[in-house]
Amino acid sequence: MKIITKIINSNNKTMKKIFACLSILFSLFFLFLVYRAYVVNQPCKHQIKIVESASKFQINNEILNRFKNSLKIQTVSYGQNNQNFSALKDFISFIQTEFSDIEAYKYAKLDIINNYSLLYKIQGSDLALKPYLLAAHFDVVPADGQNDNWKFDPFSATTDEGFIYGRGTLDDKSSMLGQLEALRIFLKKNGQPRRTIYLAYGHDEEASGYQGAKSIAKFLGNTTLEFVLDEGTMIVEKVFKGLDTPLAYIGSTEKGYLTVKFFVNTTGGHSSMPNPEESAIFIVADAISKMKKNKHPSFLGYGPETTLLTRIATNLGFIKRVLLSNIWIFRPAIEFILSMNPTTDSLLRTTTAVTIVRSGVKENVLPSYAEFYVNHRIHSLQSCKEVLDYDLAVINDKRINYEIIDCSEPIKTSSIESLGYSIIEHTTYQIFPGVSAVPSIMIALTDSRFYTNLTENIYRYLPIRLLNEDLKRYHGVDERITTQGYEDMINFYYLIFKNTDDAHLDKTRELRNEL
Ligand SMILES: CCCCCCCC/C=C\CCCCCCCC(=O)NCC(=O)O
Ligand SMILES: [Zn+2]
Ligand SMILES: [Zn+2]
Repeated sequence: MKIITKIINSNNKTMKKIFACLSILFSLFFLFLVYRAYVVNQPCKHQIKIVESASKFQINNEILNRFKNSLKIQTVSYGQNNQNFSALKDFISFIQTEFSDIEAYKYAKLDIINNYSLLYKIQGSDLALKPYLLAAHFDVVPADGQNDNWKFDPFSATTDEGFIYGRGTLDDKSSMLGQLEALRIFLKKNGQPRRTIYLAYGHDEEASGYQGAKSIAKFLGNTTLEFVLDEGTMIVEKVFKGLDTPLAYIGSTEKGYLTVKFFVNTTGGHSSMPNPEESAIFIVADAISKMKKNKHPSFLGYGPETTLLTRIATNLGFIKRVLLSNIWIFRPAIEFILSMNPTTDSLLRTTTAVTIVRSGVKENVLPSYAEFYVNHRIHSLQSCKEVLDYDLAVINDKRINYEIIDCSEPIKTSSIESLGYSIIEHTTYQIFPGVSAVPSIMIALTDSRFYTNLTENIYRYLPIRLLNEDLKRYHGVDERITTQGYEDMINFYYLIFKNTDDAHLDKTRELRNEL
């Protein structure tokens, strides 16, 4: 500031000229950034549509109790082929009994795939229209080790102050039951649909889906689908400060997945004469510590998170809008800020989570073996191999061996110009007035990754409004849903059936133009 005042007050004309030029250049550059934020980066046509909200169906006790009863069946997946199979059987009987009227329609069919997964087909009357598929899963992650922290027993489906608590309330029995309730209402009201509907319910999504969704995809063979809608990102409020509009994040792409077991074998021995250099546990601890210090690189500015952030920018105040609309220049600052929040950080890079550590058998015996599991969610610009190579370079310890436990490459981005995306977005505006929809990144795995041969149009989206702090309830303590939230889900899926069925022939073009 002092230098600037000096230049202004000095008699040095050249200095003054240089200063004037620099000021003009700086102002022009600033205007250019503002132009990019307000003229180039307009809310896209997908974000500003105002539609009439739909009249809604109200939930009754029968529907609510059915949902709660589904939560009480402990369909827990502990790992691949390590599931509560008797609970899965009970769950299937429960569904068949509770929704027997759906199966009774002559144009409806239920197939049980690979003993435990379910595939409903509601044959449409117009064979020229491509079928579409809604997916969900009915296995859940365990709540073992968390029970004491839960407000209520995780399998009691207790209602408290408008919330239903329980494993599966968000992930993912609400989708499955919500879709079936909606289908029942749809068929009663509208009769046979024009367009064929598939409802695919996997029984092992939480254990990678190799037995369930993969078998369903095989069963569907070379069927071509118009679109797939599976569980996914949702409507979240206030993901970061200043983002006051609730945004509906419609997952149009999905990160990859890699689990690696790292292990070490040493000699072990008596704990009274430990050699820290040869301790299996210290070796593993060092490797874990190196991984903590060396996160995978950020791809901000190069991957789908850039489009997402640029779209989000149009919902922000002046400074943040200018910053996020110009990631190319403010990249380091934006990266620094987004890296501080685990949700936003997960969009920028491949994440690293150490999920299992095992070693030791007795307190006075030095173990000769130690292992740890690392679970990565792979950024769409990386591959399983690149991620593993990075890990090995970071660990840089020949004593540590590895085994790949599971790998799934990132899934390519689906178009937002498709009929499926338009319908999901339009229906969101009907059920959740006031939200703005943005195509987003699903940071976790879904069964839909097995359906990539059936369609290019795959969307991962859970039609529910959540607060940012609710996200930790996924796989965590006190997973819950509001009664209102469940009612919204049923209404959303009902309108998906209705809108997709109405979007035929000329109507399809009309809906596309409208949006
Ligand atoms: C700039 C802000 C963008 C915010 C993006 C949306 C926030 C959504 C955050 C979390 C979504 C978590 C969804 C969890 C779905 C669970 C699916 C699952 O458990 N699959 C199995 C697995 O991945 O292991
Ligand atoms: Zn899930
Ligand atoms: Zn899950």
